[in-house]
This record gives sequence, structure tokens and C-alpha cells, in this order.
Amino acid sequence: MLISLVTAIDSLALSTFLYLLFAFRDHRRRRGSPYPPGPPSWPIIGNLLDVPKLSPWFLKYGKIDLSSCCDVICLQVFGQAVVVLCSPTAIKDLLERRGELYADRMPFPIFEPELMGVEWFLPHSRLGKYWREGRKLLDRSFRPSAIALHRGLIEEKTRVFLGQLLATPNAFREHIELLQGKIVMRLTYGYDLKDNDDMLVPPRGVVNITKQFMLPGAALVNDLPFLRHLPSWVPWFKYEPLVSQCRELAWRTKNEPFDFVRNSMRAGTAVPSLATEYLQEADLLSDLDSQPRMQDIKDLLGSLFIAGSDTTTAAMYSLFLALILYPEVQKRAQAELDAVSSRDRLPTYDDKPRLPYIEAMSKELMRWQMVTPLGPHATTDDDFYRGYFIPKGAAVITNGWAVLHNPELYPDPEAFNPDRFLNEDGTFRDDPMIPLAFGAGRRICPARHFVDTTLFIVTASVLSVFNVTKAKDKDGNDIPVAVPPLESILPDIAIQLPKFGCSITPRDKVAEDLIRASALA
Ligand code: HEM
Repeated sequence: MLISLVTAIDSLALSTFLYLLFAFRDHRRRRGSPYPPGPPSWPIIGNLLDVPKLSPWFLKYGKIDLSSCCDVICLQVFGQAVVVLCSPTAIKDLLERRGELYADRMPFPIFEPELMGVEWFLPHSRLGKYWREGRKLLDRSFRPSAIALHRGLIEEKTRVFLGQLLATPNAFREHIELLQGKIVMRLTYGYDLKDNDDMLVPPRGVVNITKQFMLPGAALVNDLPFLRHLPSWVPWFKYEPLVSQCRELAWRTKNEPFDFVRNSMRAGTAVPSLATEYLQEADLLSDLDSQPRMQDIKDLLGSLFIAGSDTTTAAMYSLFLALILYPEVQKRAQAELDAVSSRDRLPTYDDKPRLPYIEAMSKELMRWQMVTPLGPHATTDDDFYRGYFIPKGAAVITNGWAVLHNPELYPDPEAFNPDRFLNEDGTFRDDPMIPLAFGAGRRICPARHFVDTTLFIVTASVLSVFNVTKAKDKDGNDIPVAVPPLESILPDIAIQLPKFGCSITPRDKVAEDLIRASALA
């Protein structure tokens, strides 16, 4: 009895000592500055219970009054600081002006090679040689002047897409997925996808599994990394089957298409692509198995489909939702298109200067159902901002949704209204805030101009030949469709709208003939 009392007193004394030591060191490091304000927290777990489980983060932390001082919020989860930036000023000040300090990513122990095996995925990779060299290559390949080289590819695949919409309009969601897959696989590997199962099963599987483990609190091993050393048969390790499955899919994601390129290069049949370009430049042609440079290029290329699939298909999917909900927008866009192309050809990217409304529509798409509302960065050193302390290793989340849905900046923000991006004389008005849809700072999406171009071409092409309206029930009545309430959207890295139906019909015989002729061209 006496011994256990002594042990209890010892433990209490030790805990108090450690707590005071930690508090003292923390205070010295903060130089007396407080962390940014945030909700009250519990001991040890901190704000774990404040991490939204059912509704997305941007909803909970996007309703903050941006005119107040609380556009920088701090939560603590198991001692990990999570800073949420909710205003353009805070995002610019920190992610852009102090870019180097805010360009890291959070470690995700569950992504390590011996667990899920996706540590090579560039958007997750920590700062270092792999990221810097890979990022340099991507910035070059996706710079605005280089996109001109890819326009023909986007237009070609979009024509095939129109043909598929004509043949099986009800499968429009699958056609969108295939369109995106075709564009990225051809661009990256020079590979022509045949259907949605061809080469795409592994990367889609990786996307579906990894996204389940990325939000704070989603996998205990991310917060308590030592848990990964426990054997996989320990009962709490309930996600082990998914983890092993992901490891195998991740291996196939980067190796299968890369082997295709390597074999076609050896056979002299390779189609020019990012893969052939990077390999030629790295002077690896004489030794196609050279390590580790080869490995880095393989990893970088493998990242592209994963990074671009859910995101771009979600944006295209929201185009169809906007078209059925806003028929007046559709009519105006078609009138603009008809004036430019006289309906005897499909529009091309070169028509853009004369299609300001279509350009405004593609910008509004990125704002309206913003696909990636949270860009998670991490700090590489301690920082002080407006008198607050932001520690080294803090997760820094840019709440782009809060900015792009702020009613002071975008009145009636839930409405799809391309007029936001038009001047009074009808010319297109650029908006410096819209790139937030692609993140901010050094990790901003390198493919943003490519995505802009794709959305423009797809929007213009679809509207020039199709009418998109609500689907009908068996009695011929419109099936109602609504924008899903934000509360119903599950937390995800890229927001996916729930499935909805629509009727996609050629505008007339002229349009139908044009689709058939272009799909064959
Ligand atoms: C609608 C389509 C897309 C959206 C909304 C989007 C959005 C984003 C966002 C928010 C980030 C993180 C930015 C940050 O941390 O600040 C990102 C990173 C990235 N995206 Fe995209 N993206 C899209 C399409 C694509 C496509 C088509 C590709 C490639 C073909 C791509 C490649 C990448 C890569 C490689 C990164 C990692 C950059 C880095 O960590 O340095 N994205 N994207």
C-alpha cells in the first residue's frame, strides 16, 4: 500500500516536472507570444474533438468573420499545431511572402514504403532534392507557353469525348473520367488509353485508399508514429488489409505505364511524352535501368495521374451540374459560341479572346464547387505573425473555400454566376483570388494553367453541340437536382459531388453531324 502511494507520488512529481519543463521550453521558444487563437482544448488530445468528422473543415472554419482578427486560427491535436488561414491577406503574407518557410508537407507515417508505399507521390513529399528537382521539371512542362503544345492533345481527346456523349449520354460520368485519364496518360507516357479499366485501376485504387488516411485523426499511426512498429496482427491495426493493398497498387501505378514507355523506347516506337522528354534529358537512354535518377523520374511521372484525376474530373462533373441548374447561363454561352464559330466547326482554344463568357464560366467553376478546399502545408522553422507564434512543424491549412465563398468578395457566393468575371463592357476580368482554387505559395498546383485550358476547351466544345438539361422520369417530368448541402459532403481532399443524372442531347442535326465528323477526324 505504502509502496503504491510512493509510486503514485513519484509519477505525479515526474509528470508535473515534465509538464513544467515542456511549458518552460515552449514559453522560451515562443518568446512570450501566444499561439493564434482557437477553440478551447483538452489535455493530451487537444482539439481532436473539434476536427470535423462529418462536415468538411472548410465549413466549420470557413464561417469566420474575416474582418475580425481571427483569420488565423490554431488547433492542437496530440501536441501538433494545426494553423488554419482563412483570409487572402494571411495566405499571401505567409505562403507567398515567406514561401520557403511554409513549403513543406506534414509527415504521414502511414505513407512510408513499408506501410502504404506512396511516399514518392510528389504532392505529399517533404522538401528535399526529389521535390525540388521534380517541381522544376513540372513547372517547366506546365508553364503557360508550354501548354500551347498540349492544346492539340486536349482538343483531340475532347472530340472523342463528344462522340461518347452522343453514343451513351447516361454514362457521362464515366466518359469524363476516361477523358481525363486519356489526356494525362497520353501527355505523361504517350499511352493511348482504351477504356476506363486500362491502366487506371491501380492509380484510382491508390487515390481511393490514400484519401481515407489524410485528414487529421484519420489514422492513429499518423498522430502516434511509434504505433507502426507494432506487429500487424495487433487488433487495433484494423486498416492493415487496405495498407497492403495500397502498397501493391502504388507499385503498379508507377511501374506499369513506365515499363510501357521503356519498352516502346527500346523498340523505337515511343510517342513523345513527358516521360521520353525527361529520360532523354537525364541522358538515361543508354542505360534505361540506371538508378536512382530513373527512380525519381518514374516516381514523378507516377504522381501526375494521381494528382490530376479526382481533381479535374470533379471540376468537369460540376460543369454538368451548373448547366442543368442554370439554363440561362447555358443559353448565353451558346449564343456567344454560335457567333464565333457559325456552327460549322468546333471551337478551339484559339477562339478564347472572342469567348469571354466561356472563360468566365471556367473560372466560376473553379470557385463555385471548389475542388480542393484545403491545401495543407507545413512550416520548416518557428515563425511569428501579427504577434502570434507559429511553431516549426505546424500544419498550415489554406482555407481557400472561406475566401472564394466570402460574400463580401463574391456576393451570393453559392450561386453559379460567370458575370462575376466580366467587366461592364463584357470583356473577361481576371481575378487574383481564383488561383487559390489551386493552393498557394511554392506548392501551388503546377498544372493550373493546363487545367484552365482543359476546362475552357471542354466547356466550349460541349456547349457548342449539346443541350444539357435535367434528366426526366418515366412520365417525362424533370427529376429535381440541387447542389448538395455542404454538410452532406464527406470530408475529402478533393470534393466529389454525389451522383446526379442529366439529359445530354445534340442541339440539332447540324450539331450531331459535326460531332460524328469530328470524332472521326
Ligand atoms: C481541377 C483540377 C485541379 C485542382 C483543383 C488542383 C489543385 C491542387 C492543389 C490545391 C494542390 C496543392 C497546392 C498547395 O499545397 O498549395 C495541387 C498540387 C499538385 N497538383 Fe494539382 N490540381 C488539379 C489538377 C492537376 C493536374 C491535372 C495535375 C497533373 C497532371 C496536377 C498536379 C499536381 C501536382 C504534381 C501537385 C503537387 C505540387 C507540389 O507539391 O509541389 N494537378 N493541385
